[in-house]
Amino acid sequence: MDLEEINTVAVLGAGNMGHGIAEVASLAGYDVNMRDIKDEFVQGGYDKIEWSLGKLADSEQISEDEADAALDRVTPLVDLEETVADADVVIEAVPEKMDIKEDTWTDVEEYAPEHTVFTTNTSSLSITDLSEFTDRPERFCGMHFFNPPIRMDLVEVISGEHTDDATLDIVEDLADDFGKTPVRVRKDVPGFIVNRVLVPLMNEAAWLVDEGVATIEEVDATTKFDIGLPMGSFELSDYVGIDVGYHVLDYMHEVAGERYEPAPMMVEKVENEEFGQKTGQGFYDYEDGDGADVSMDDDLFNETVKERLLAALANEVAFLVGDDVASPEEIDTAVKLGGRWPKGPAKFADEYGVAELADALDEAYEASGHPRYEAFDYLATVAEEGGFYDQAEGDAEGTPDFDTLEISYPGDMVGQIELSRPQQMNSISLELIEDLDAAIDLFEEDDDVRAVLLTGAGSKAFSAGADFMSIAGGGADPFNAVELSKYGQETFGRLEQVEMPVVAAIDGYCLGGGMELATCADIRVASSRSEFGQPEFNLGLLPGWGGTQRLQRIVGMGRAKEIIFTAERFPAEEMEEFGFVNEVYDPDEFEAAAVEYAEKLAGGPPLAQRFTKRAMLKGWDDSEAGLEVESLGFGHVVGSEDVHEGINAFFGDDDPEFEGK
Ligand SMILES: C/C=C/C(=O)SCCNC(=O)CCNC(=O)[C@H](O)C(C)(C)COP(=O)(O)OP(=O)(O)OC[C@H]1O[C@@H](n2cnc3c(N)ncnc32)[C@H](O)[C@@H]1OP(=O)(O)O
Repeated sequence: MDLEEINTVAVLGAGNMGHGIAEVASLAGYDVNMRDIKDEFVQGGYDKIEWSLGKLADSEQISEDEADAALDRVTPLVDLEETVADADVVIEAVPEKMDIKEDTWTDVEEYAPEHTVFTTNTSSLSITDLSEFTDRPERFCGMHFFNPPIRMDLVEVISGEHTDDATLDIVEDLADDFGKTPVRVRKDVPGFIVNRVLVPLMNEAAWLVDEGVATIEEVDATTKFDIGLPMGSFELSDYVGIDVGYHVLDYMHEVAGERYEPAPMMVEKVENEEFGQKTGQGFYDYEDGDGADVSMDDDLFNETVKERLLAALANEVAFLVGDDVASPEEIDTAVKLGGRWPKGPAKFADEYGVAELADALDEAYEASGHPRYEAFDYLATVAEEGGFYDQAEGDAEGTPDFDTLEISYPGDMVGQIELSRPQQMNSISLELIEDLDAAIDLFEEDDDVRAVLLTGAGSKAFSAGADFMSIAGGGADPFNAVELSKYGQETFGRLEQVEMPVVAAIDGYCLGGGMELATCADIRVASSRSEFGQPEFNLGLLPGWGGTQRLQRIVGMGRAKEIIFTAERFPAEEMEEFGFVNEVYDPDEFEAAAVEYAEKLAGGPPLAQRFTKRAMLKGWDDSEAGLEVESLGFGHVVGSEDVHEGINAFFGDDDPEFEGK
């Protein structure tokens, strides 16, 4: 079957996952039959889809017409036969109980057409076992979405023992067409990829407390502010639901052995029905206490905790890679998208040192004898090779791989830097500034790049400013903060100094440090749905990446103070009136228009551009000096081939082709 042959998708279950998957499929243009066992259930799911589409339209992510059309494509049903009778693909998202799934699949098999591909959205049951409830196990695979499907980009596409490659290919194509990132899980291992990594992490955290190595407070401060994960380990458990993590762990324990024995404190929480946020009590108290208020105090950071947690991650990654379930890149992509991590577990392990982590694991095994510390065989190989990644890697063209940026060449002589942390609204971490520094070097050294286009990944944000984790990291140490501020000021300032034009193309939020970055571009274009602001005062901070100086030079002191002191958000049109934005485009034409703008500047005269940038920058501080650079520049270019070309083209009524000579 080809993607073009898929028209109707049946989604079984209209609960949290089911209605979310149905919404994603209908937004991608598919007819969706959404089914639940009772009218009220399916209607509840339908109402939630309507509400969510309305929110997307309100925030201009889709138009009202698109929202109406997507809702029209969803048919709520109770009758199973009617639901699957014309389905090309079935996505089953019924409760995670083997007997319910068995009954569902037995019925689906009876009513679905011969050609239909079957998928299940399970997080903890065996794909192979489920596939055997049907007569077509070779055309059955896992399609694991993350909650909420509309916001989470990852879909794990899981092979059962009987699944054929054509089925995995078509389901990946479908996930891709849904606008998601599919990651193939080549074997039906418990936990697949994301849970296989996250659940042992949460379990190890609990063991560390049970065994008296550290307190919950220490473990979470270390996880969140020393390692740099988005949540503390216990905070994560409470957020996911301790029962949910336990359920996956219990299955791993049953299938994969004693190394996955749940920690006693986890068992106790489940027995007491203290499941976390949803019950008001978990590892933290959400009813009478402050909830998960993780401290940034670096006195709480504990090196043993850090090492053991990273060692647990490295060991699971080694298992997945060694058993050919997925590659380090695939694992990192999955966990970054599914866990909203800033980088993947293989990268974290490499940065710490896999050999050190392997040693730490061996020592812990020797000391405690607990099977969870037993290293998988492949970990030793990785340690010997120096890590999961080849340290000198880059892509085929030799372009370095950045974790936080994407480099591309979208138009003639245009080099694009895309801030690429869409899960975190492209917020700016220390690592992103380092990558930006290196990306600017790359383009400066590349004679084929004559204009830089700066964008943010996804359609929500150019950048929501400084990454809160970077501000909070290191226990919010003042000396580190001064360094971070200076490094940002200097690196963003390099965009003013590079000798070619820089266009910032802003689609979505452009806030705080994101706006300070855009301020350093020569030209700013924006989509009409973009919003700008310096919200630092709301946080008790001040703009620390040049905002107190550079903004006023563009919009004037009065407007700059208005933007900074009110900390409000300003729409693109207003920022155009302020003189901050040069052009505002409709979102549909924005991307092409931004590339076209950059291409136009890339075709300009490089020598004249270089001296003009230099003179204008110099003149900001000192106009006499600026005028001096201007006249020297004028003298420099006047005899150049570019001027010759420009004048000839003028008389020949032609377009000049400048070469920077
Ligand atoms: C020297 C420089 C200093 C500064 O720049 S200070 C920072 C100034 N910036 C801000 O104060 C903006 C903070 N962000 C926001 O106000 C909101 O976000 C937005 C208005 C941009 C978007 O709101 P919504 O559409 O409701 O999305 P969401 O759920 O708030 O965010 C989606 C995910 O993005 C993460 N995120 C947003 N901003 C940041 C940030 N600045 N640093 C790190 N993460 C950020 C969130 O936490 C969340 O993540 P999850 O989905 O995992 O919960």
